[in-house]
Amino acid sequence: MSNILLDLSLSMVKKDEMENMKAFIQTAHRLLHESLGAGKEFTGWLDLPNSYDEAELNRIKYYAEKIKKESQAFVVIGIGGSYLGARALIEALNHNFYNELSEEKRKGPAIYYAGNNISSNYIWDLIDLLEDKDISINVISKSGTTTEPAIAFRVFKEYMEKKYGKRGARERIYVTTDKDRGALRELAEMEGYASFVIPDDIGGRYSVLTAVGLLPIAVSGINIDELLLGASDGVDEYFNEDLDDNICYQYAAIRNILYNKGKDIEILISYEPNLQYFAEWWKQLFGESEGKDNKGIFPASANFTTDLHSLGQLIQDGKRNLFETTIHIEKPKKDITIKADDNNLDKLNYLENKTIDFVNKKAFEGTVAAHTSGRVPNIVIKLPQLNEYYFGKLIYFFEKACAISGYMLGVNPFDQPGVEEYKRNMFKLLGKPGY
Ligand SMILES: O=P(O)(O)OC[C@H]1O[C@](O)(CO)[C@@H](O)[C@@H]1O
Repeated sequence: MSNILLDLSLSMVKKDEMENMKAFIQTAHRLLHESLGAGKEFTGWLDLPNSYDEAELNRIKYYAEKIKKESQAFVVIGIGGSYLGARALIEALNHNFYNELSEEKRKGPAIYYAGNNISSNYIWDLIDLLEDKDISINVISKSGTTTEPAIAFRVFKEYMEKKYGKRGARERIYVTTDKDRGALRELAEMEGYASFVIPDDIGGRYSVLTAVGLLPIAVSGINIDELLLGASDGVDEYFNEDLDDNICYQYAAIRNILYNKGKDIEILISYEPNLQYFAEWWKQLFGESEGKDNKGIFPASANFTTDLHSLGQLIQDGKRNLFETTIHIEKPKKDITIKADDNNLDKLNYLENKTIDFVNKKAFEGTVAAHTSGRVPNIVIKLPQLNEYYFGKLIYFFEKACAISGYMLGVNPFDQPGVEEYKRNMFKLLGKPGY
């Protein structure tokens, strides 16, 4: 049966180096599964796909349908883990030009994002774009106090109330936040907004398979049952503590081996442009989980072949402190056959009857060969197809690999104390009371 596969043949790591990681992997496995590790109170994501509350799932589907019916545009307000996972999957699993499609062709409203920056230009332009559209909004914040989404929501709440009146706005505002704490929870109760809960034991960057991600994802027409099925199969498949039989743990182990050899930048590569935000989600997951105590691999991303024409030189020939992890999609959703041309001025007739995906795959093979000859270790994660099932499983694969990798690195993979530093300075400069 087809499955996600991990190809380590070009990772430049020897078999015995992997063997030597077995004991560390088993320790990390126990820290995670027996709740013995740092941040153990934030491991609710581990079994979530297997224990999903059916009633909650049905509520998500119900409101997703309501939003679809009532809206031409849907605005997701959130930052970091409170929007990246949703955006990653909405873009990866839909049409490349989803928002530009006609309403008949699209399976849901156009989806826009706010509260992920503090640019007045951005908010202004978004409001301008939404002027003649019927909209609904989903404000997502676990703490309920993050500045960026809080400011955006203040603007959008006023906008909605002007456009639809207080009662009408109430019907179109959806809140995803903590069960009982925070300003957003208080507001949701006070205003009577439909609301969803981010479980206490799941941090922002691990929350894509909760209502945080599932509501916006379902609104875009993606099958969330298939997504959860993939993740749920991942729970079983990536449980085995024997390194030989667990590709998720192999990925965690090899990252640590490479890091200890001075490879402190990992570039996540894809040959599909609509995986750009999947890479953004992955960057937060690994960056916020591992980058602490003066340690951690810097997670970067590139889209090939596009970036081969900008970053390719550096990867091939620059400082040898990086490795690549490619997400390789075996079968495209659609393909195009290249035809012969009578004039052949572009000299492309040698590709007659080959498909564009065939060329993309040759570009991948050629690139991996070039970069490994330039001493860049390459890890390849192969997915049979770009669909809900495999991406659900891949999400879980990375979440778990990240937790295991963080424990092997000796950090708490579930906190993010460093992020507070810029906030404190900003609050002081803004004159926030108490700072
Ligand atoms: O959901 P919240 O509480 O608004 O947080 C959003 C993001 O901000 C951070 O807390 C960092 O400040 C991330 O960890 C999180 O994903």
